[in-house]
Amino acid sequence: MSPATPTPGGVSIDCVDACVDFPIFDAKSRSLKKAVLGSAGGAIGRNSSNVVVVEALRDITLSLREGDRIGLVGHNGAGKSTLLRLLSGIYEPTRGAARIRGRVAPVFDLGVGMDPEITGYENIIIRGLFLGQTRKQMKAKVEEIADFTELGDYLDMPLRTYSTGMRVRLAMGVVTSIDPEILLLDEGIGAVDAEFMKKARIKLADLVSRSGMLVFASHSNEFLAQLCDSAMWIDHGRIRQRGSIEEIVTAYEGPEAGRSIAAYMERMTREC
Ligand SMILES: Nc1ncnc2c1ncn2[C@@H]1O[C@H](COP(=O)(O)OP(=O)(O)OP(=O)(O)O)[C@@H](O)[C@H]1O
Repeated sequence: MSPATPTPGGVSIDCVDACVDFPIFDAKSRSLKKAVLGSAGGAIGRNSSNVVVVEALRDITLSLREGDRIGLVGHNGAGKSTLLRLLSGIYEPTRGAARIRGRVAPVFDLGVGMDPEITGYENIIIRGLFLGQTRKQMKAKVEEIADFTELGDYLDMPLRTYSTGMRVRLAMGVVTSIDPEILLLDEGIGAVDAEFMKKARIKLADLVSRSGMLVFASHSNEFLAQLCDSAMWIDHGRIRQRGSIEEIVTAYEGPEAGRSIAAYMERMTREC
C-alpha cells in the first residue's frame, strides 16, 4: 500500500489478554521462586522453562479506534513504553493477541533511524523513510524541515557533530512533517531548549490533529492534556484504569493533581 493510501475500513488496534515477558538469561537471582513486585518495574518471575522473566505487560485487553487520543500514565517501569511497542507491532505478545490495522509511526526513540556519519540533510531523508514516507515525499519537504530546525550550516555537517538537543531538533522536524494513521509517541523529547520546545509543541499538536489515532506516554500531565482527550493508568504491567484525563490524574496522583489539571484544561479551552 502506498504511504498516502488510507487503510480501508479505518484504523484500529485490538489487544486481547496480551502479555509481554522479557526472558533474562543472565539474571543472578538464583533464589527467586515466585513473581516479585517492586515499587518500580514489572514483576520478576520465572517462566515454565524456569528462566527468569520480567513480566512487562499482563493481560492487556484494549480496543482503540479512529479518532482516539489516549495518554498513558504510570510509574517508572510500569510498562508504558512496552505497551507502545506492542501497539506498533515491534513486540509480539508472548501470550494473547494484538491486531493492528493502519500505518504506524512509532516515535519512541528520536535517534532511531539516524546515522551519525551522514549529514543532517541526509538524515532528514533517511529518518522520513524509516517513518514510512517515500523519498519523493521527503525531498519535497526537506527545505521546510530544515527551516524548522534552525540548524543552518550544521545541516551540511555529519550528525556526530551535533549536541543532543540539536539531534532532537532534527528528529522533531522530520517527525512533525509526516502524516501517520497511528501515531505512537513516547515523551523523550525533553532535551531541546524552552524556546524551541514552544515551537515544537505547536507542530506536534498539528501532527496529532492530522493523525488518525494517538497513544502518548508522558510524565507531564500538561503535555498529556494538550495532546490527548482521555487517559489510561498502567500499573505494574496492567491496565489499572481508563477514563478522562482528570479522572486518571486524580486516581494516579491524587485530588490536588486532578484539580490542577482540570484548571489547566479549562484555561486551555478559554484561550482557544
Ligand atoms: N528490553 C528489555 N529487557 C528486559 N526488561 C525490559 C526490557 N524493556 C523493558 N523491560 C522491563 O519491562 C518493564 C516495563 O518497562 P517500560 O520501559 O515499558 O516501562 P515505562 O512505563 O515506559 O517506564 P518509564 O516511565 O520509566 O520510561 C520494566 O520492569 C523494565 O525493567
